[in-house]
Amino acid sequence: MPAQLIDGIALSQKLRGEIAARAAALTAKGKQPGLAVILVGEDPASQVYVRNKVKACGDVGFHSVLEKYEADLSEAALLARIAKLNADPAIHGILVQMPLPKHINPHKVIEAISTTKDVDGYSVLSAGELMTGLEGFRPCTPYGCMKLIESTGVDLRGKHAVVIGRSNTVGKPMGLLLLQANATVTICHSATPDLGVHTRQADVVVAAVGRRNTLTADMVKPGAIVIDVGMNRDDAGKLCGDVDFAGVKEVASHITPVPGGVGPMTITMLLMNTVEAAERL
Ligand SMILES: Nc1nc(=O)c2c([nH]1)NC[C@@H]1CN(c3ccc(C(=O)N[C@@H](CCC(=O)O)C(=O)O)cc3)C=[N+]21
Ligand SMILES: [Mg+2]
Repeated sequence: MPAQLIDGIALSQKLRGEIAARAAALTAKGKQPGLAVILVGEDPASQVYVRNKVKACGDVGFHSVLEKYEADLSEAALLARIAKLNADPAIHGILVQMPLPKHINPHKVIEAISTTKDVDGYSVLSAGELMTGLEGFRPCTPYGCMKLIESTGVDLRGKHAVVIGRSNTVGKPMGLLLLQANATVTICHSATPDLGVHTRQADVVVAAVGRRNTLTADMVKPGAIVIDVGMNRDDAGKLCGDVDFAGVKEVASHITPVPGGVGPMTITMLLMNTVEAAERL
């Protein structure tokens, strides 16, 4: 029996309805949630993503500002813009789209964002809050993956979860969130000699590698939940994930598509963090 599709668009719609209601309540109190999105340079994929984020803000009744700068913007000028937004009472969340041009230090930029407005959850403080189990902003992509897994109704307690990828924005926080949900967690990466040895034991696989066909049907235990974080292009230029969807869907119990899975949920959790930031202030 083929896997059940975990629909990131449908789940996003449901959660965005709840976010919109919270935003309306805040707006009625004169505190409309506000998100600032900063894009430096002309990366075409980044252009699409930031446009989607700003559009999503409008859909849930947020105030939003999109600031676009030329690729030669100085680091000092960017830090000065962030300082202004930190002090702006109409802005509750600040997102600086990554990657940044090479001459700008991303760590410096992230740490310049007020911790109360770090809706990406990228700061060292937010990472530490996640690590220690304190409240704080969770990085949007792994947070969205957790919501997708929860939507299957499967309890993670005692399950074996295998994460492929160890980035600071996805793999590492994903492992910590799964651990917090009482899963047994394995994190695999580019130096893991045989991925399949690990993934074949997994009740849940989260693939966050950035290379298509990384996870194939022979690497998946029958009945596993498969979450695909990948954003790649196939030979025809079509968007595809890290998972061989056609093959794996015949083995897994639940699987996310690309597009329409993790991507929309990343934006939804950004909205969630932003409404939360506005409620806290
Ligand atoms: N400061 C920062 N925060 C981020 O959250 C951040 C970032 N930088 N840099 C880049 C990555 C990537 N990312 C995506 C968000 C939505 C989709 C998305 O909506 N994807 C659609 C398809 C979009 C398309 O058609 O290209 C989908 O999967 O259905 C994809 C990727 C956020 N990121
Ligand atoms: Mg997706």
